[in-house]
Amino acid sequence: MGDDLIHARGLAQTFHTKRGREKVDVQAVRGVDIDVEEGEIVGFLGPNGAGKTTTLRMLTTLLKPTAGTATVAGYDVATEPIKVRQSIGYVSQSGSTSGEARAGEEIMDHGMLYGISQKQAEQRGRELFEQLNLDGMWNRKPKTMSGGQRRRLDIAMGLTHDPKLVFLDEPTTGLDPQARANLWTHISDLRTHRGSTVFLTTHYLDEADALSDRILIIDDGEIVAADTADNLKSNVAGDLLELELKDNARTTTTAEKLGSIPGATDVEVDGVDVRGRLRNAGTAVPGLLRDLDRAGIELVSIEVRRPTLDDVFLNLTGRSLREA
Ligand SMILES: Nc1ncnc2c1ncn2[C@@H]1O[C@H](COP(=O)(O)OP(=O)(O)OP(=O)(O)O)[C@@H](O)[C@H]1O
Repeated sequence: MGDDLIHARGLAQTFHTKRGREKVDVQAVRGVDIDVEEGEIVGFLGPNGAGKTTTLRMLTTLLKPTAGTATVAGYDVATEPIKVRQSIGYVSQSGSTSGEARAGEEIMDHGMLYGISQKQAEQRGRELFEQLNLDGMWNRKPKTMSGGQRRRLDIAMGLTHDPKLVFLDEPTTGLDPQARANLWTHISDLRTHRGSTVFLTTHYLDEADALSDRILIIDDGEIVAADTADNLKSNVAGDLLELELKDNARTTTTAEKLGSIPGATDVEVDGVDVRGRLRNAGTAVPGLLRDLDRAGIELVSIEVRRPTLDDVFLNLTGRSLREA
């Protein structure tokens, strides 16, 4: 697709490394296809060691693919790495601020490194400070800032040269919940105010869910799903229904009634609880409740839970992302 800002086909990375004395090949990324359109926020989700950073390093030209092709911002990562680098912003896990220089100076140096004038760099930098809620921080040293402020400074730096596309590698790792939620707002605002296209890696389910227009799930070097969070959830999992009964003598009958609803799966009895998955609990539950009432089955509680991305991951891989 001509307008894709990222277009990768069969992108792969095999590391030749040693385990003790033995030589081993680690297939960190096993031929992935990635498409990202202008203006999208795409979350690249996967457990530790799944291949997120390696993929990001290939897309940002820091690591040469061992197989496959990719264009980023219209340029080939293998043959036009300099053009790729000029068109993107990259905020690594460790950040890029030194801690000693003043924040504003770092921003201006970074802009000038990308060939923009000092005046322009300062103008863009100050604008970004305002957008990222870093007012009054221009002359501060990064080492005196909070974790959240420093991450926002890293992001400001990645955006100083006004790239078409910005890569964020685990942007909120190490931040407390409040600073994380705050950064999410800033990342969404960047898209709203600047039209930035964002490709971010994360191993937080809630982060991918809250931020991304589309989610790519990578597991063991392979992309196992690529869709909106809503589609992923409704395709794979189905709502989870949990009924708590007053009398466990009636659990079998309840389970049968639940299981006879079209599309019901994974029905199980656990003590006084009966659980199952339903494609669309909202429309099926009223009928079920009437049916149970007619049969004289009394409920203590009823809970309907929308599927989470963890359910999606579990369905795709058989493992929970929380545990993985
Ligand atoms: N330079 C290297 N040499 C050998 N193996 C490597 C190298 N870099 C990464 N790997 C291996 O490749 C696999 C993918 O690693 P990668 O860092 O891309 O995963 P990740 O999804 O980013 O994980 P995390 O969330 O922990 O950052 C892992 O098994 C890792 O050990």
